[in-house]
Amino acid sequence: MKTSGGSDAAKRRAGESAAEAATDGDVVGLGTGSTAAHAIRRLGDRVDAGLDVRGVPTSFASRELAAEEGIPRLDLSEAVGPDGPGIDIAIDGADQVATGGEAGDALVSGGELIKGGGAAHAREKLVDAAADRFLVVVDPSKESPRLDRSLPIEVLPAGRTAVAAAVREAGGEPTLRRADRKDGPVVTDNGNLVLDCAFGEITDPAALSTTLSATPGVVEHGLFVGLADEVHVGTASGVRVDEV
Ligand SMILES: O=C(CO)[C@H](O)[C@H](O)COP(=O)(O)O
Repeated sequence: MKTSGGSDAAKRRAGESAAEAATDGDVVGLGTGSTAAHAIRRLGDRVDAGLDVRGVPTSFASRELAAEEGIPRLDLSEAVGPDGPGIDIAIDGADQVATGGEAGDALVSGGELIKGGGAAHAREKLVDAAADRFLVVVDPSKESPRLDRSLPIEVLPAGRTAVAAAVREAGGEPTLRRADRKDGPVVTDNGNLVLDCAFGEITDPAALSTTLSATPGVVEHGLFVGLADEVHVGTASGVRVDEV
């Protein structure tokens, strides 16, 4: 599992704290990234100890880890729908979490996220949005009063240049994400490409989310607005849990 910056001990505390929220019978959305991986490992330990849960992976990587950990798995299409059990909680990391405050003329209320550092945000959004409770797990390096990190957008390969033009029109500067260990672009689990888009400070995440979602060729963008219920922040000495 790929890791980003931030202290691994703090990520572990956050992930393990959220994993404690699962109870017998729960269907649990399994996020992607190094912090969510700590939650999956802790859930695996709890399954070994007798906890009865099923996991809904959000990526190839989280599926593999859940399998290694012996966590029974369910596809999203089986979990959600008229005959499905639904998803009780989802546990997922983030690249940036808005803590709230004024941003330009708008007020960022807090709990808005930028996700997609691992290019898994399309499935992550499906799972996180479907869950009754969405628990975000981060270390303090991810917290910021406002969202100003580069925003990942998954695009249909044929729509890459059209979406790039729309992003520029919306005030962003897109860069095609390239793979570290192969010549060429990152290809998502869904066979698409990723544009990392620098918007500077995102003063109105809800409005930008609506604009991007309405852009042809956009499969999914990494702004998660109004989805998080709790943010578990691992610190040097413990965990802080903020209700959103
Ligand atoms: O959105 C994600 C993957 O698409 C990850 O949750 C996000 O990149 C955070 O990863 P990490 O916990 O390794 O910092």
